[in-house]
Parts: sequence; C-alpha cells; structure tokens
Amino acid sequence: MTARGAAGDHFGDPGKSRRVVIVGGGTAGWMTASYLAAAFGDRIDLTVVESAHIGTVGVGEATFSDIRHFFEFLRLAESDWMPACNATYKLAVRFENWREPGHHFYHPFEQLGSVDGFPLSDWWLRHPATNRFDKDCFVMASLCDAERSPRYLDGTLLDQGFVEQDHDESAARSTIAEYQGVQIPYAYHFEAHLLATYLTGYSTRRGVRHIVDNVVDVGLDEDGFITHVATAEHGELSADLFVDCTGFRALLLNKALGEPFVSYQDTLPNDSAVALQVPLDMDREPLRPCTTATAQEAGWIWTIPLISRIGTGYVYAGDYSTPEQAERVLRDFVGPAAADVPANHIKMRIGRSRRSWVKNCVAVGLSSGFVEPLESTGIFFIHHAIEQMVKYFPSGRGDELQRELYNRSIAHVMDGVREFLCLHYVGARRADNQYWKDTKTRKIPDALAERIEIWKHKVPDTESVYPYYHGLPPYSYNCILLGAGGIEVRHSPALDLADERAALAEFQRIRIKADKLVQELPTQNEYFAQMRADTH
Ligand SMILES: Cc1cc2nc3c(=O)[nH]c(=O)nc-3n(C[C@H](O)[C@H](O)[C@H](O)COP(=O)(O)OP(=O)(O)OC[C@H]3O[C@@H](n4cnc5c(N)ncnc54)[C@H](O)[C@@H]3O)c2cc1C
Ligand SMILES: N[C@@H](Cc1c[nH]c2cc(Cl)ccc12)C(=O)O
Repeated sequence: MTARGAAGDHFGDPGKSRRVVIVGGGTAGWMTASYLAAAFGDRIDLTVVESAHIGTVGVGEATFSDIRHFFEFLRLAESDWMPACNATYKLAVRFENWREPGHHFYHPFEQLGSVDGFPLSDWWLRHPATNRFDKDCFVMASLCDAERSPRYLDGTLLDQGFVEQDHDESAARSTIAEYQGVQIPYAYHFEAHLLATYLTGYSTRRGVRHIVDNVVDVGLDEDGFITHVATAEHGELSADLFVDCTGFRALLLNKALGEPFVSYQDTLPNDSAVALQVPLDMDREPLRPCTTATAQEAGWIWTIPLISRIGTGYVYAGDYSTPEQAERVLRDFVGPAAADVPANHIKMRIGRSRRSWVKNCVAVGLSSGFVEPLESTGIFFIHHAIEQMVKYFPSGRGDELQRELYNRSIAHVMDGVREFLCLHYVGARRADNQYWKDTKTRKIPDALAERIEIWKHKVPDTESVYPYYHGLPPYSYNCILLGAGGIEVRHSPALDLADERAALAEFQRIRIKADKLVQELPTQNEYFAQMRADTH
C-alpha cells in the first residue's frame, strides 16, 4: 500500500464528471457498472478493472423475484437477456428432507392470504385440510409439484394479481426496498458468468471503460481515502469513488483500508461448497421450476435447472466433512451424469464487513458480505447494495452521515437474513446425526430466540419478525416454520371461537385454482422447447 497527498476530488465540481473505478468483474462488478451507467449516464466516468488470472466465483444462479426491478432499471426485457443467459423460471425454493426423509415443502413467490385478520397459516393450524401446509395455502406449491411454467405457450403470465407493464423507455423505475406492489410470482435461474458477459456488453456500449489487469497496490492519502489503484500494466487508476467487487479477497475494503470482518460462523457453520455443472437433456429430463435444497449429512445440496445443464453443489460445514467426503456425497447424489465433470471446491467467508462503505470505498458483493446460498440471497444483496449506493451517492467528500445511513441499511439486510437462515436449521425436525443434532443446540441470535418463543403461540407477522427491511416478508418465515416442522406451533386461541367458514372457503378456492392452473399451464420443458423452436 502506498501513501501520498489528497485524493483527487471531483465530487461537488459541476465541471467535472465523477470518476468511479470498480475493481472486480464478477456478478457484483458488472451489475454495479451497468446499474450506475443506467442511473447516471455520462454524468459519471466509469471504469471496471478485472484480473485475467483471478477467476470469479462462477456460481450464483438463483435469484429473488425482485431482480425484475434490476432488469427494468436497465430497461431490459426478458427476451433481451434470458436466452443469452440460459435462464429459466423459479417459482419457489423446494426443501427436501429437512423434516424427515422423503418429505418436501416449498417457499414460494406467493403472498399468504388472510381471513378475518388471521393469516391463513394460523387457520391452517386450526383446520389443516391436508398435511401439506404449503399446498393448502399456496397455489405455487401445486405448480412446482407438477413442474409447470408460470407462462402459457403464448407468453401470457399466469394470473396471480401481478400485472406486467409494457416495456416503456420513459417509465418511472422502482427499487426493491420501496416496492409495495403485488408479489412478483417468479424469479430466475441463470448462468452467472453469462450474465456477467451480457452486462459487460451492456456497460461498455454505454461508455464504461473495461481494463483487464491485476490491481497490485492501493494508494491512500493522509486522511485514509483511496487516491488510486495501481495496476500491473495499465498504470495508476485514480478516482473519486472506488467500488470493491474483488470477491472474498475484499482487496480494498478489508485489506487496504483494514475494515474488520464480522463473522457469522458461530451461528451459521456451513463454510464450504463443492459445485458441479451437470449436462442436462431438456427433451428427456424435467426442468423443475424451482431451486431444490436437499438436506444432507453435513449441509445441503442445491439443484438449479438451467437450459441444457443443471447447476448443483453441496454446501457443508468443514467441521463435519472433509472436501473429499463432500465431493463423494455430491457425486453419489448426482449419479453418472457428472462422471466426467470436474468439481469446483470453494471456501466461503460467512458474515459481513463491519461497515461496507468506508471513506471513498464501497464494497459490493462477496467483499461486503455473504451467507450460505440456501435462500439465494447473494445477488439480492448486490442488487440492494447498488440501489442504496445510488440513493446515498456522494456529492462531496464529507458525507459521513450518508455513509452511516448506507452502512446501517446493509447491516440490517444481512443481519435479518442471518436470522432467517438460522430458523431453517433450528426449525428443521431432522436430528439424525451429530450435524443435525447440533443445529438444535447451537447459538442463535438472541432476538431470534425470543421471536421463536412468540411464534410458538402466534405465527410470524410484521410485529414479530426482524423489524428492519431485509427482503423477506413475514410469510416467508411461516413457510419455513410450518414446513420444516421441528418447532411445535399452536394456532391463536381466538380461532377456537371464530366462524371458520370463510377460511375453509379460501382453502377450497386455492385448491380449485391450483387444479385449474395445473390443467392449463404447460410444463416448463414444453414452454422453453417452444421458445427455442420459435427463435431458431
Ligand atoms: C457456493 C456458492 C453458491 C452461490 N449461489 C448463489 C445463488 O444461487 N444465488 C445468488 O444470488 N448468489 C449465490 N452466490 C453468491 C454469488 O455467487 C455472488 O454473490 C456473486 O457471484 C458475486 O460475486 P462477486 O462479484 O462479489 O465476486 P467474484 O465472483 O469472486 O469476482 C471477483 C472479481 O474480482 C476480481 N479480482 C480479484 N482480485 C483482483 C485484483 N487484485 N485485481 C483485479 N481484479 C481482481 C476477479 O478477477 C473477479 O473478476 C453463491 C456463492 C457461492 C460461494
Ligand atoms: N422480496 C423477495 C422476498 C421473497 C418473497 N417470497 C420469496 C420466496 C423466495 Cl423462494 C425467496 C424470496 C422471497 C422477493 O419477492 O423476491
């Protein structure tokens, strides 16, 4: 690291454009570049520098539904980017074997209804129609079981109350945290490296400079602001703002500026993964419209169906399994289809930087923080961070308050998601080996322990979940609590006295609607087979 005089400050100088250097060209780097280009156009001067030698993580293939706002912000339609990224639809996360072998339940993109002021989950505890909470309360669970597409063959979206807007270049754009609309009924699976390539094209066409080189040094001024990053072959790159997208290395924020990392490892012990890209014959194998998370002896395996391949990997705790054991478990799970495919072993840094924005450096992506990908939160964290970056984008150097507000919002999102993930483990009924037994006695955040005591008597609602915005609505907690089945939950006493007819009618309405949709909608295979036939 080198020290020298004051960092060049073009902020607040109307004659000069603001210079932003983004270090790192993974999903975080290119999502940031394209979003900032879409937000500020040529009012800022953007450079992305990425190493040819240091690879990207190369996984990260399932999203939240809110990523729709990201593409809309870039004014990209599904038809623009989905085929280029081998993308498919995701209606839910499917959890297999978390309760007991052979059991599955869904966390769908569908709001939980309520009747007479009580959530349907509460009514279901009082009057379970079947033993499947998810199928009784959400139509999406039936669509996932039947492997349906959310669109009809003519492209029309199923009716779940969400109305697609026509693609309009001048329409106002919304951000995730402020979006109060109807639940978007699906998210996506895609190949992360293809999205990064697609966004590279998007960004460079809009004037973003792309440098392929290694950053070898970081220059600081006497106040600790970054003056420049030094590259091996392209000299020094100076800027007003530096975005650290260097992945788990966190080269600028943690290494150069020394910002400490707050580990979540004590509550979330899964710190390793092994991944495989398995070829898939779409004409013969089902394209499930959901991400599957199958519980295993020391963690869980993700299965993500994409056009022409399946992304799969085992997330496990290094304290309970060696990498060799983990690879064997994964290969046994996948079977012969992966015989010739090399495995990618990844060590994960679980937790968050104490602050993600320090001086003139903001970390986005794995450098800012990460939790295991059980609920596909990685890209959501990036998207949320970029939106907040734009919201608090500096006009000068002394914006300490802006940085503080940004840091609070990032910390809340990550700490909230940490609670949500902990619930999956402490709430899973399975306790058949040491790994799963320990999930019941391991430390969890104090506030979550208190919430669980409440949820035993009153299902999660806005009053009792993590109180700051963190992307997950109360119904998501209901899905995990009632689906994973390890925590005994009671219905509200008032429901013993209430007239249940409207609730029973609502369960019946859901069943009828689900049956009708399963009849009408094509499978996801049929839908994408037709799409491909149309484009070839
Ligand atoms: C096992 C696993 C599964 C995941 N699954 C999901 C999922 O299903 N859904 C989801 O949303 N997210 C998921 N994620 C998270 C997701 O992969 C990441 O959030 C996303 O890829 C962002 O990574 P990144 O861009 O921050 O870092 P990386 O992909 O690591 O990119 C780092 C970049 O920095 C560059 N770099 C590093 N050092 C230097 C240097 N000295 N000079 C120049 N350049 C440098 C590298 O060249 C690279 O371009 C998963 C993550 C893991 C580990
Ligand atoms: N706002 C997020 C949160 C969310 C709501 N339902 C789900 C379901 C799953 Cl599987 C993940 C995330 C979510 C969103 O709508 O994407």
